Amino acid sequence: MGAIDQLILQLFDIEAFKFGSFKLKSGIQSPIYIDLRVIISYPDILRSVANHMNNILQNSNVSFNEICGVPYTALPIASIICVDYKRPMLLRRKEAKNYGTKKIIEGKFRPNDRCIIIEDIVTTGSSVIETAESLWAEGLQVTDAIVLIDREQHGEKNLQEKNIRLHRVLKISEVLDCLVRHGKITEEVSKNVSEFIHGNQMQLPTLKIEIEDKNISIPIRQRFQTIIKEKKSNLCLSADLTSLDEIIELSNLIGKNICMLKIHCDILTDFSMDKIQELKDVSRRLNFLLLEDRKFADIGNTVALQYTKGLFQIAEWADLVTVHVLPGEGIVQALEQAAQTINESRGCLLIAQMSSKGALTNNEDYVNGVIKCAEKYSDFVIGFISQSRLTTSDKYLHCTPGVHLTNTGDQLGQQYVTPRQAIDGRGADIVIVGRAILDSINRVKTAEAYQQECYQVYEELRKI
Ligand SMILES: O=c1ccn([C@@H]2O[C@H](COP(=O)(O)O)[C@@H](O)[C@H]2O)c(=O)[nH]1
Repeated sequence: MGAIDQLILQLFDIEAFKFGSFKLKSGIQSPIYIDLRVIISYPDILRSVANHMNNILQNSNVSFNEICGVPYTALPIASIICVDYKRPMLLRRKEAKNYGTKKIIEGKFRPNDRCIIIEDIVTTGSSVIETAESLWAEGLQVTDAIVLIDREQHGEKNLQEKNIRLHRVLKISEVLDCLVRHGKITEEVSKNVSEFIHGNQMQLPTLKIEIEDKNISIPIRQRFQTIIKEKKSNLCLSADLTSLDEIIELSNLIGKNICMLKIHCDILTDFSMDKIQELKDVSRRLNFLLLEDRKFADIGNTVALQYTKGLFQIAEWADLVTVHVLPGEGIVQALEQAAQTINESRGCLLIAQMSSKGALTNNEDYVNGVIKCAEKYSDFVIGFISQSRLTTSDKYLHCTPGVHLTNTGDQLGQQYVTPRQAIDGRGADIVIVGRAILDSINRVKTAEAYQQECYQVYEELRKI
C-alpha cells in the first residue's frame, strides 16, 4: 500500500473523517466533517503527517526563513517541521494582546524574511489569507502555504488571487477515492460528498487588509530604508497611466526592481477600492511602497477629508502621500492626525522644490519653511520631493523627480537631469522616473537599467 493511502486510512481509523450530516459554522449542512484535532492524541500519526508535509516542502523548492502555523491544529505540525528544518517558528495570535507588546505575530523575524504558512485544512483559504496579511503587514514575504487537506472548495483559487501558492498533501477527492477502494465508505457516500463539494464552491469576497493593532506595523521610514537596502533599489516608478489595470499588470513585472511606485489616483479611469487593494497586495508581495502623488495643498480640515474620504480613500492604501506646505503647517498636522485612524504606518513627503521650469517653490525662504515643518512633524514627514539636498540628516529621504537618461525636458516645462546628476549633483536618495520607462519599447528592461544605474551611483557616493 502506498504511503498516501496508509495515511488516509490511519486518519479514517482515528475518526478524523466523519460521514453523515453536519451543520458547518456557515450554517450549511455538510455530508462530511473533517476533524484533524484528533491527531494530537496519536504521536505516530502526527509524525507521519509532518513527514508528508516535509516531503511536499522539499519537492516544492520553496526557500524560507521562518514557518508560521495557523492555530490551533496546525501548530503541533508546524512545531515538528520547524524542529526538522531547524527553522524558527512564528505564530499569529487569534487576537492581538491588549497589554504589553500588543503583538499579533509572536516569534523573532527580520523584515523581508520569507515565511511559509502551515495549515491543517483549507476550505476557502480565509485563515491562511488572514495569517498572510498579518505577516505581510510586518514586512515579511509570504508566497506559499503547505496544507494537509484541501477540501477543493475554491481555496486554491482564493489563495492564488492573493498570490499565495497552495501545496497540499491530500485533496478531498483523493481521500474519497481511497476510502472507496479500501471498502471504508460506499460509492454512494463518496458521490454524495463529491456533489456537495462541487455545489459549494466558495469564492471569497475581496478581503481588505485589516490589521488589528496599529502598533504592530513597522514604522514606514524604517520599512522604506530596509526595502532600499534589501532590494538594492532606490528607483521609484512614476506610473502616470490612466488605467489601474495596466498599473497592476506593470507593477507585477517591474515591482521587483523598484522601492516605490508613485501614482496619481485622480487620473485613473477605472479606479475602484477593490483594484487598489489588488495593487496594494502586489506592493506587499513584491515589497515596494505606494506613493500617492496627491500634492495636497488646502487647509487642514479639507485635506484630512481629501485624505480619508471620497472616492479614493487615499489613507486606506497609500503608504506615503505628497504635500505642499504652502497653506502652512496645519496641513501636515491634519494629515498626521488623520493617519492615526489607520491601522498601518503612514507618512508623507513634503514638496520642497519642483522640477518644472519657473517653479515658485524653489526659493530659499520657502524651502527653509518646509524644512522647519519637517522637523516639527518628523514622526510623519519622512522626506522631501526636492531638487537638492536640503539637510544633512539621514532621517529624511530626498526624492527627486525630473529624471531621464536621454531627454532634457518636455514641451510643458518639465526639466530632466540624468540619474547621476540627480544623485551626485543634487543629493537624491530616491530617483523618480516616469516617461523614461513608460514610453520605452521594453519597460521591464528599461526599469532594470534605471535600477542598476541609480543604485550603482548611490552606492558609490553614499557607500551603503
Ligand atoms: O517637482 C516635481 C514633482 C512631481 N513630479 C511628478 O513626477 C512625475 C515625473 O514624470 P516624468 O514622466 O518622469 O516627467 C510626474 O508624475 C510628476 O507629476 C515632477 O515631475 N516634478
